[in-house]
Amino acid sequence: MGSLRVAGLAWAAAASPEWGVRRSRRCCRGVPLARPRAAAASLGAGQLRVGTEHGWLWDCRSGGARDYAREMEVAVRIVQVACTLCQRVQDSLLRPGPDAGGGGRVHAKLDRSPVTVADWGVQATVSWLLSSSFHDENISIVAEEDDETLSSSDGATLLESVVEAVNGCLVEAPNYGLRSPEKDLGAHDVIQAIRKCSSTGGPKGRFWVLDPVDGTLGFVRGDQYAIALALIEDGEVILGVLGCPNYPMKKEWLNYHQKYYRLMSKVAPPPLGSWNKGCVMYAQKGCGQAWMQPLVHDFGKLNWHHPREIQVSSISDPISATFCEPVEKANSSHSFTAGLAQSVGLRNQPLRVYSMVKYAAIARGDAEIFMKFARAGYKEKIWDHAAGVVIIKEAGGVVTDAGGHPLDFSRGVYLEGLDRGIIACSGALLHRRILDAVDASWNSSTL
Ligand SMILES: Nc1ncnc2c1ncn2[C@@H]1O[C@H](COP(=O)(O)OS(=O)(=O)O)[C@@H](OP(=O)(O)O)[C@H]1O
Ligand SMILES: [Mg+2]
Ligand SMILES: [Mg+2]
Ligand SMILES: [Mg+2]
Repeated sequence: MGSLRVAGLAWAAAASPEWGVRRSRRCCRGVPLARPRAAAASLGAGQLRVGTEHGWLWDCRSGGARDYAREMEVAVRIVQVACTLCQRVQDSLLRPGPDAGGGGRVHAKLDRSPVTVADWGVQATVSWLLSSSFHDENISIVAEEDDETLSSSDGATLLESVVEAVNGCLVEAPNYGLRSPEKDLGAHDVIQAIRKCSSTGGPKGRFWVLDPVDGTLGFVRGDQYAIALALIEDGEVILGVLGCPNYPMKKEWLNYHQKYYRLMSKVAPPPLGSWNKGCVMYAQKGCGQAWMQPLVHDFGKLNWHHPREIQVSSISDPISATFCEPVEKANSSHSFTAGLAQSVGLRNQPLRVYSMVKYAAIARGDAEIFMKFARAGYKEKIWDHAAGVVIIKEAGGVVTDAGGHPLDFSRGVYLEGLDRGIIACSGALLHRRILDAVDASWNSSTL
């Protein structure tokens, strides 16, 4: 918990541009409609159960950009639903009690990384909702989790907890304009939904990419995590949606979040929905805009929560710039990035934040640089980056590997051919300086 609090406080103290100020860097092309319109018009009759009263529609009007309105709508709604599942499981993890059950425990995978009911629960929920929303049993999904532990002989209790979390979440899907199952899913249905996410990606065709809980370590520590859903077509990330349940619309509100968790054992939790402590960001390739909406617990109320356009920071002077990086040294070399920071002239303390919330932070201008340099031999997975990359790019930023090449999502589950590390910046100038600094110091590094 220590590092998260330090990271969060440092974060909250950093300067941020005022919300609502639209910078004139680019003209306005994609438009989230401020007022609802008939959902059925673009979603196709029968695709969603509810119509206008839940109608909030994505509409990227960029010339030449294909219309992915239906996919975007469904993806945003699904991520909103998935966020509620995570919030409940996180609360039960942090408030272990007699009613916490199997949901209140953290499990270890073979590589000793943590996994919880939320990771499996979100994967099953998203898988089921994607199939049902698109009427496609064979929808192609690449995702992080598998069903091995749940299907094992001693996984029955855990599976029960996952099934309960999934049903508790799916029953609320109609609040988000999505279908819920006619009757509760059984253990077999949940296993099938998880198993369905075993596509392996590749250069051709369309598939969804899901990290059900990114930053599971942050999740179990009551800190930042993200639900990341992206759509890839012929190797290109087309849509990205990032649910960030503990990342408030305004970064100043992070302080409140921390206070709540500090006092958690003493105070009753706020009822779900009463507290806008999270947000969902989304973007479509080629639209030239990215958007953020609050986490909601009834999509019908979204028409009074207008989505906000997000943009990267306009800071290009390293003296004022802030970089973020993974919390865990095991995931990215802190000493290497410290050396880079010094040589580029970055003076602010790094913001160490769990999960793809780092991408979210760059996209909305809370920080300027994100760097990740994993140890030699570690292969980055597409679900850890796809959604974040398209959101940063459409918000005006730059994301490449350390050789300046775009990340390649066309070669299966891994970002094959990644040169050294990942660098995301708010602008080309800072990006160039970091790339040059990497080149200058790489040979003497121990990575
Ligand atoms: N050894 C190693 N090196 C680099 N990256 C690794 C490594 N092991 C795991 N992972 C992946 O990192 C994901 C979490 O990244 P974060 O940026 O959140 O890291 S940190 O927890 O803040 O340190 C994490 O995603 P989740 O498993 O979804 O949490 C992993 O996919
Ligand atoms: Mg991840
Ligand atoms: Mg994950
Ligand atoms: Mg994991």
